Amino acid sequence: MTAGGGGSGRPPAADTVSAGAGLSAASGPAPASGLSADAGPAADVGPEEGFGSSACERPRGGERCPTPEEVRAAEEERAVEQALALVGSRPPGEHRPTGRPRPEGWPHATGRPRPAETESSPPWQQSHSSETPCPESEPAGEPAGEPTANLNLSPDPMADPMADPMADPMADPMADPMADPTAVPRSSDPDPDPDRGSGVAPGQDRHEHGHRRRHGHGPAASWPEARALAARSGRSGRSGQSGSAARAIGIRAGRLPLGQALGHVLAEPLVALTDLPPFDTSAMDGWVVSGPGPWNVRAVAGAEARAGAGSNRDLGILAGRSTPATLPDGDAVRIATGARIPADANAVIRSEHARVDRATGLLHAEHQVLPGQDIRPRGQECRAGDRLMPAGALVTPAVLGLAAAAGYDTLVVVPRPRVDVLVLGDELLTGGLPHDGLIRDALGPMIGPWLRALGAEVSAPQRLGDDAAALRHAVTTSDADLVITTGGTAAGPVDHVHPVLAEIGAELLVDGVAVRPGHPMLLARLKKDEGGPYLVGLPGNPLAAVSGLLTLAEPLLRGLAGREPEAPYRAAVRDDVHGHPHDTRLVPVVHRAGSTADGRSISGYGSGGEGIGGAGTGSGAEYVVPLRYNGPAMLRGIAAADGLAVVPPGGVRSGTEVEILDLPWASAMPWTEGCFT
Ligand SMILES: Nc1nc2c(c(=O)[nH]1)N[C@H]1C(S)=C(S)[C@@H](COP(=O)(O)OP(=O)(O)OC[C@H]3O[C@@H](n4cnc5c(N)ncnc54)[C@H](O)[C@@H]3O)O[C@H]1N2
Ligand code: MOO
Repeated sequence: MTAGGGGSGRPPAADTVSAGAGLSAASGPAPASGLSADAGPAADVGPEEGFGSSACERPRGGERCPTPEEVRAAEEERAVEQALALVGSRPPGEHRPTGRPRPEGWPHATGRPRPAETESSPPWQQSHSSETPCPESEPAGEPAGEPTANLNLSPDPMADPMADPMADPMADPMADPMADPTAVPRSSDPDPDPDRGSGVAPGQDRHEHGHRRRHGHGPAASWPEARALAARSGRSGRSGQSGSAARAIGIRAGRLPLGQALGHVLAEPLVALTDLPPFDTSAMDGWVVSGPGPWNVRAVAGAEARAGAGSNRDLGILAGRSTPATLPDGDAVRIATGARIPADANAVIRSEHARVDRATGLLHAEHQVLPGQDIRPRGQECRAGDRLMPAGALVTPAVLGLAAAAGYDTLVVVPRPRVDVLVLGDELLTGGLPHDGLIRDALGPMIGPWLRALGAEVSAPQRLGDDAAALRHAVTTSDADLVITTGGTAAGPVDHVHPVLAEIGAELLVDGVAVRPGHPMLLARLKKDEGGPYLVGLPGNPLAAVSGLLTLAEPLLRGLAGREPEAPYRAAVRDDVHGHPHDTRLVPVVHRAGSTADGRSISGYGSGGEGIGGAGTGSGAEYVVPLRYNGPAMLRGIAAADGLAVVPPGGVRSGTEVEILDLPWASAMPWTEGCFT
């Protein structure tokens, strides 16, 4: 990069010119508005206020105290309501956005769903009376995971272990029959393996049990291994080495005008092309003075003319206009915010801090004048040649602004990875109500936008039914960087993904992951020994597909796009969470601030995290609430969630910190309209 502005030869600029200038620039309504945002109308819904154990010490006539189960159920409903409000179902004033600490670094999704701009009405307004009853209408104790779980009829082997402890307040949340060493695997368990049921204590790491044979395919990778492998594949795809791998993404880095660069990733560091500010600048409207006062007021040549014909107003030095070369000692000139400071000037006096004596024509300061006050010196923010952002940073609106300020017209960026989505399944309808064994395709409308939120360029979903030839044709003719399939990953009679991959000689990099839901997910390289393209096979069950997206597609896309991995962050879970005996579980959660329902405080963040107001202090600490409706075929929990908790094999006790996966809405949704479509 060349430095357009050139160095000034001056010593490096001070961070602040004067206490007054620094303070006044930084002060303003921020603290007050920050406080009021936090103490919004929903501030009274925290457990300590509305549902704490002390909330019912003096019950009103006839009223009884809520049972602990009712307290917990009510609080969860509030958590869900707040989550719904965050995704746009409630007026903004009805919830308290609970910002949470983020790991250092940037770019970074905030994990806070924002009101999504969507043309269709939100799902909770489209519900049909035949749906599962709303939580509000459920009798206490009704199952909340897979609705059939308590009937013992569910053919879904994970129905019981996946059920959230909050589903049944009477149940011992940790009483997982599969964790009992003596338990006999149920006949419906598709994965009866000898090492199952070895009695894993909550929180005990069981990833080592991930390498097991699943039905029909190879050993499942552990969840962390699978993610790491997907990330590595993405990075190697980006820097593809040979032959047609030249199409790999890193090699296609190109230059885009600023107006088209949003959402791409910087292929080169952003290096300042100029000093910022590029010249000494007035930070205030007022007077620029030279030497000690009082000062002779000078008019700027030509300034009266600019004020309009016949005007005798002196506008002084204006932003973007010419500036007198020097200001003689003892003189003062009017100056506007952003105008260039003449050489030899000492300070700017705000207009409200000075007065002109009409009799003498002299300018008097009403406060002490400090040298350099209210002057932003050249290079205060950066010098030409300074590295402002690293390669690999996401181009956000703020980065666009910074790039423009620093002199850029174009940016060299890594293009977004291109993704084709193939939706498999003869049973899928694209409109209307389910009938005759047919169901609505929930993944076609969801996967594309989700991938766009992850920074991909996505084509319209192709619905292929259960047709092996169509699948083979679509996969072999795709020119995308990544093909995503949904459904057909298991070993049923019409599950064609594995057979087609074998036929075309693809290389299976991940064949099953020890994670629930989603364990049949897979990652393949379509051309062996080359840097891509890749295929991620998502299981057909909708939450299992989300699990595959976040486990395999997200790290792969991040690598392909040249973005750095996100620093993992952890939060404490409010409740005990069931674990699978061998596999990691991903559980939809919402973030909450405050203490637990029974008034205990739980630690907010562990290493690397800073709880708001102090972790573990009760009020102000933040934790996550596991949501119900988290069965593999359900989207109801994830739709209200703002993250997914990574629950290690064996489960965790209340207050344990677990890794949280962000949902990508917060960073990506605002751009979706203009940039990702
Ligand atoms: N014998 C075994 N059977 C199954 C196992 C197993 O281990 N052994 N694993 C189960 C798990 S877990 C999952 S997940 C599924 C994965 O199956 P597929 O990826 O082959 O998906 P499909 O069979 O095509 O569909 C599964 C389920 O999801 C529904 N589905 C599919 N696509 C969509 C869509 N676009 N929108 C909404 N719903 C969709 C489909 O109708 C099925 O109900 O395999 C289990 N079986
Ligand atoms: O239950 Mo399956 O784990 O992938 O959805």
